[in-house]
Amino acid sequence: MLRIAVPNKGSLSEPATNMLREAGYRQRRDGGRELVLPDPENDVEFFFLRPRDIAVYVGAGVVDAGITGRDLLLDSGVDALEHRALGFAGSTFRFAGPEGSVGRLEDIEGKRVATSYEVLVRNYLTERGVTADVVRLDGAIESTVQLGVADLVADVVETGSTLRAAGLEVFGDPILKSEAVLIRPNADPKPGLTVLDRRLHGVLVARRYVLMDYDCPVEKVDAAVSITPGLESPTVSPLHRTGWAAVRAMVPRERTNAVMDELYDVGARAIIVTSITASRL
Ligand SMILES: Nc1ncnc2c1ncn2[C@@H]1O[C@H](COP(=O)(O)OP(=O)(O)OP(=O)(O)O)[C@@H](O)[C@H]1O
Ligand SMILES: O=P(O)(O)OC[C@H]1O[C@H](OP(=O)(O)OP(=O)(O)O)[C@H](O)[C@@H]1O
Ligand SMILES: [Mg+2]
Repeated sequence: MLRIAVPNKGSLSEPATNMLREAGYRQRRDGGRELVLPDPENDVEFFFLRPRDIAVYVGAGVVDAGITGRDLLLDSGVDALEHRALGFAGSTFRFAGPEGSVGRLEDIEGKRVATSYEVLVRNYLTERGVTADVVRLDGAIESTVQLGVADLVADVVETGSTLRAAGLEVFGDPILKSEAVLIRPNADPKPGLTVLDRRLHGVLVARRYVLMDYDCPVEKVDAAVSITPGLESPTVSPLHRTGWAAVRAMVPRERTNAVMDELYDVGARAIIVTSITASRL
């Protein structure tokens, strides 16, 4: 039985649950309060835990896998491994200060930096030889400058609207690019992890690709196939009409319309796009 830790609240919780459900696992219903959820059919057991604690449980080896944020994993300082990036809850982790007054990394020297990610910020500054006074708080970090408990902040930025509302702007390079990740203990993976990982990868592929079908004059197939090389190689089958072929290939979802334009230009017709519900590569 594979033991899997899942975030029980916050930005990671709902998308993690949705992804596991898409991967065919039993999950809590909306608003469900279960702390532990057995899924005997799939030989797994889910533990709903605080997002920040998940790396700690995984690092200690008391669960065999977990879903958390890359930023939370690194901030935990725990010896757990990122096994696969999961493509949701994307954010950057950045320094920000009062609009107009911010500059370079060196300007942080001697300043008070508020953050919920103390380890991450300390390590980053230490590696760059900058000494600062790190003020650790649980949340609402953007308010700390106005309230006078810090000069700068280091926080999660998604749209940037929270920073703007607080009169702050980012500066310097991003400290980190984060997203949800599947993590595992730093030891030989449990056998069941392969199935979990393959299923999650299947969901990622189904989300990232569409299936494209089109008809194409035989002499244009090479040109068309170079536009839609697929993952391994596209399927090309003869059409009843002589001189024409049918082609089927996976295409990155975000390129759907650009690819259809290019195909049409080389002579492809009857171009049809279908969503992928599930996949196993
Ligand atoms: N807009 C966002 N705000 C906060 N965290 C985000 C956001 N977008 C993505 N994340 C990611 O979600 C994780 C933080 O989850 P966590 O549940 O601790 O915080 P939260 O979403 O702010 O929840 P809370 O309501 O407890 O403050 C991090 O990995 C972070 O990078
Ligand atoms: O760039 P944005 O799209 O504005 O999102 C980023 C903000 O969202 C999160 O705060 P949250 O609402 O979780 O409150 P918290 O700081 O109390 O955790 C995060 O800590 C930032 O403050
Ligand atoms: Mg928050």
